[in-house]
Amino acid sequence: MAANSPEKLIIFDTTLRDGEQSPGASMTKDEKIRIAKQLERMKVDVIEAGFAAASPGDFEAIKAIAGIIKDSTVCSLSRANDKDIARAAEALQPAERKRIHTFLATSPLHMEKKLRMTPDQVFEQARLAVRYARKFTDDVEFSPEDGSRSDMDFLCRVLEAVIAEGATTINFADTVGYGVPELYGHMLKTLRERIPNSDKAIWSVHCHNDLGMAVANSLAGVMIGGARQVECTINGLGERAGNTALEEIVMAVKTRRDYFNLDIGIDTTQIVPASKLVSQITGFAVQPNKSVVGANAFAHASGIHQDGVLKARDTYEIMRAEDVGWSANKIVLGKLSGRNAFKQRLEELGIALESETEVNAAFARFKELADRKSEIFDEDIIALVSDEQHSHDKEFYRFVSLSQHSETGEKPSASVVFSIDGKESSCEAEGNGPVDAIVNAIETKVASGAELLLFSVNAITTGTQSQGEVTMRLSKAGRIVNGVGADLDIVVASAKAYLSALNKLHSKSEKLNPQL
Ligand SMILES: CC(=O)SCCNC(=O)CCNC(=O)[C@H](O)C(C)(C)COP(=O)(O)OP(=O)(O)OC[C@H]1O[C@@H](n2cnc3c(N)ncnc32)[C@H](O)[C@@H]1OP(=O)(O)O
Ligand SMILES: CC(C)C(=O)C(=O)O
Repeated sequence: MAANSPEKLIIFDTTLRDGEQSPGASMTKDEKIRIAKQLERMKVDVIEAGFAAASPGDFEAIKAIAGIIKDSTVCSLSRANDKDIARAAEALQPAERKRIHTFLATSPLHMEKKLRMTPDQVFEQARLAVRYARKFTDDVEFSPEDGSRSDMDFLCRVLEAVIAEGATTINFADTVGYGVPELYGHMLKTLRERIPNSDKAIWSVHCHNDLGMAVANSLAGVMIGGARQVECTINGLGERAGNTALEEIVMAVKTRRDYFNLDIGIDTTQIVPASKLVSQITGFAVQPNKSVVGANAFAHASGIHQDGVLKARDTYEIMRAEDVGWSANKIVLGKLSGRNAFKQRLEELGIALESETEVNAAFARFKELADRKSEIFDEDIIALVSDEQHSHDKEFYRFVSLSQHSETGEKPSASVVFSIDGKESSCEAEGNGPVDAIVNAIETKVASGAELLLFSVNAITTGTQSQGEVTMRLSKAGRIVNGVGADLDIVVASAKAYLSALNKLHSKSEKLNPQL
């Protein structure tokens, strides 16, 4: 390679694994597949699809993703034991390119208090795990969990041994977000300098955001430490305060190529669609002032800035909104728009509907909405397409209609019509508020016994004509699910969200109410 020619920075997305570890962000198999397809469209190098040994559902999701994704490597996490590794290998079996990612904690605290193992036992188990994983694939990643709080001599010993066993990627984990950029970067540099076979592996960073430094730590790991893989998630989703945000890493390295001098394979125009999809599926709203993907990231409110931008955009913009997937909104969609304009917008948003029938159904819903709302924004389209895709998931409960009455000084009441396994049913109840009345009405029929953990309403666009997107998070018997519903009427959106969550809790083998 010519001197100074840029090296590649591998983007390893773990939205479907570490992202899913955010309390309340659990995803169904179909939701994971939709996100995985979007990640592939965005050209991420590695998709960590889940933790195969965690549950049969996660196993099935990884297997399905492994069978569908062709252009990215598909990865499963596994503990450092034969059972987890074999399960990961089995789930990844259909993948064209597969990676097993095994990990074991190396910090004194984790070894003694959590694993209850001696350093020598950890050393041996890490080696054996990598040796076993290599039987299934030649792409094996090892992470010393809580690496940034580990003893350097011990880390050198373990990492040299796992590289000798065939680990091809070493992921220096800042598991609890304890790192400080300069220190973290130098720890990585020291490891690479001290470990004799360090050049046989690609070095990676995986940083958590407990102190808000995940992106800074990751970039220090790249620049000071020489890491050539960054582990990250869409919108920075992840355990506790989250992970390194993919969109921030990618745009920092691209925008400041003069400094980083690294190549990235990401199609950045797919970033905003990915962000919206993940937010919509998990119910985790993106804050307006979030870098790159927040609604205000390219908005200018003050006169001097507006004047500058009108004269030359780069006075106040270091990136172009179109380059990260904010649409330039050339064509305004409304009730007079035709199928071609609608299809073109779907394409721009990175939404690939599988068949012409699906496009037609989505188009019909678009026309219905356009009759009620003068201008249809991208967010409306994402919401209606996502509703459309949900309706293909064989809904057991399906919203039909409702009427609701609220008057000052009176208890709100609601009657709801919805179908249960195709049979229409109506119910009514009172509540402490309109949404409470609706939930009570539905519960008179379903009797799910689920606990409502979260109820949130987001205006999808601006103004009083905006559709409301409601997320309801329900918990039952240890399972937590999110239901999302969108409508111009937020009470209807709430009923749809509640039924969508009930659908996720429902399964044929384990009915919510065996009487139904
Ligand atoms: C830093 C991270 O993000 S790591 C990934 C975290 N993600 C998850 O934990 C999500 C998926 N996890 C799960 O579904 C479950 O925890 C399972 C299926 C993996 C294990 O479930 P259980 O067998 O019931 O064990 P439980 O979760 O209670 O405890 C974890 C066990 O794994 C051990 N363990 C923890 N890390 C590792 C590791 N890397 N390698 C081997 N064993 C490990 C613990 O010491 C504990 O062992 P013990 O039961 O002998 O005390
Ligand atoms: C499994 C590892 C990489 C992890 O998620 C962490 O340490 O945070």
